[in-house]
Amino acid sequence: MHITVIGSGYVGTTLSACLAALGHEVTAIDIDTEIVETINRGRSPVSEPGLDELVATHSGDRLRATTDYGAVEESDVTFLAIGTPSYADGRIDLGGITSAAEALGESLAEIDADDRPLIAVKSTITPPGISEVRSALEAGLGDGEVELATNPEFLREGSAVSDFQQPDKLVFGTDSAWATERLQELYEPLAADVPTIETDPETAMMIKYANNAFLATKISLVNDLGNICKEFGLDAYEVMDAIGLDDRISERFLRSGVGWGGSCFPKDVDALIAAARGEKYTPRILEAAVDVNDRQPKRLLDLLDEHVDVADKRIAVLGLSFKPRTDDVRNSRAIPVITGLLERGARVVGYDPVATESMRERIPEIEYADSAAEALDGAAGAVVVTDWEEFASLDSEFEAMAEPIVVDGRRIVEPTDELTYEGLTW
Ligand SMILES: NC(=O)c1ccc[n+]([C@@H]2O[C@H](COP(=O)([O-])OP(=O)(O)OC[C@H]3O[C@@H](n4cnc5c(N)ncnc54)[C@H](O)[C@@H]3O)[C@@H](O)[C@H]2O)c1
Ligand SMILES: O=c1ccn([C@@H]2O[C@H](COP(=O)(O)OP(=O)(O)O[C@H]3O[C@H](CO)[C@@H](O)[C@H](O)[C@H]3O)[C@@H](O)[C@H]2O)c(=O)[nH]1
Repeated sequence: MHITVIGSGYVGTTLSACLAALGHEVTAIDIDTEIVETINRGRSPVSEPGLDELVATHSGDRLRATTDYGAVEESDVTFLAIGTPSYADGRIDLGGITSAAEALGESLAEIDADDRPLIAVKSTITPPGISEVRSALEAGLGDGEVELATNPEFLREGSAVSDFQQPDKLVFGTDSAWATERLQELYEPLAADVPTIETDPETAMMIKYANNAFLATKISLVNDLGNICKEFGLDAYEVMDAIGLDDRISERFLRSGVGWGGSCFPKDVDALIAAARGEKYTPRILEAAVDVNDRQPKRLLDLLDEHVDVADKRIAVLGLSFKPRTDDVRNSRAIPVITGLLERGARVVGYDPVATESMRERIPEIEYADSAAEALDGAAGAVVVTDWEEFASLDSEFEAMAEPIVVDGRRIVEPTDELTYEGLTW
């Protein structure tokens, strides 16, 4: 099939490269010329394991990139994979996706009605937001019709390619058998053993929000229980390993610590809360999940305060990305941790294997080290914010600290007799 993907960020590039790998002819569209040039040079514009290789294999062959919306002329399915951030009050900001939808509509107006592609929203948008995207599409189109489906994405950053290639489920939100059949044909090489949910566009997006809200709330519950364990002098990980054996609970997403960040959980939970409040419903458990999550970075800093007065001291922050194997720092827990340390007067030095430049753009005023050893050298304390594998094998690096005090927010460091080691929930 001929596919266009509008928006070539984490989701769009993964989608484009993986669909090309499935044998489709893919055109990736982005307004950012640097992104377009990067893809056409055979490189991924985002850091994701395996994505560079996929883009390199298919770029110039079944994958090309452009800024020109005219590329939709050839297309059987056109995806919208534009960012959907939230406003300060949590409401979803549909500005990016509606302006892309309007521009798309204008390009579709040039195509005969019978030849128009199916438009599928990959971005995460609240069910009430779907009609706004549809209206923008129709405003661009003027007269005529085009079908808008939703096809939410469940990949995780850091394992985007393998998640896309081996999904737990596929969700098709359509208003017609024609649209469902197009999506079935598109995913046919993937879908053999994958449960597929065929529903309406709004329910499909509610599945996406419920999925993220459930997982974020699960982690917040684990953090709440973990904080209680810590107060009792118990190890939350021992407790969670045991409850994870109950298959009604499952062993996954039971890691307590400094909380959930990233470009999805925070904004999606906020957007769902705001949309629910818009309907005069107050989702109390989701509000509590956000509240617990907001407190974890402060608990980490409070634990550090128990060991060292950080004012004027060099403090190392190990890990800047919101999770390992990505350079994404959006809503990383490192941000409130660094801000809290700066408020306490600390001299902060940050280190991350790949996310340093992204964090430097966001917080330029701190020092950045090229290695964990350099960050720890002379430090009066260290906090661990991201569970990068390399932090599990730090050992002699801690010896260079002025005071070997480590507060671990991710249970990744191996404690030794030489270290003053504090786990956040153990
Ligand atoms: N990141 C994830 O892990 C993930 C997973 C599932 C779903 N989602 C959802 O997918 C959507 C995209 O997320 P992302 O992380 O890929 O965002 P992103 O910010 O990484 O990428 C968005 C891209 O869209 C481009 N863009 C913006 N306006 C445009 C326009 N008018 N025309 C063409 N391109 C335009 C930007 O330049 C950018 O490259 C969001 O709704 C998000 O919630 C994200
Ligand atoms: O037991 C756990 C698991 C995760 N996290 C944290 O939770 C956040 C999110 O992690 P993860 O879900 O692995 O990554 P994301 O890329 O944010 O993926 C989530 O958000 C995506 C965007 O909507 C969805 O597609 C995915 O299904 C959903 O898992 C990170 O800060 C993790 O450190 C924990 O604190 N404890």
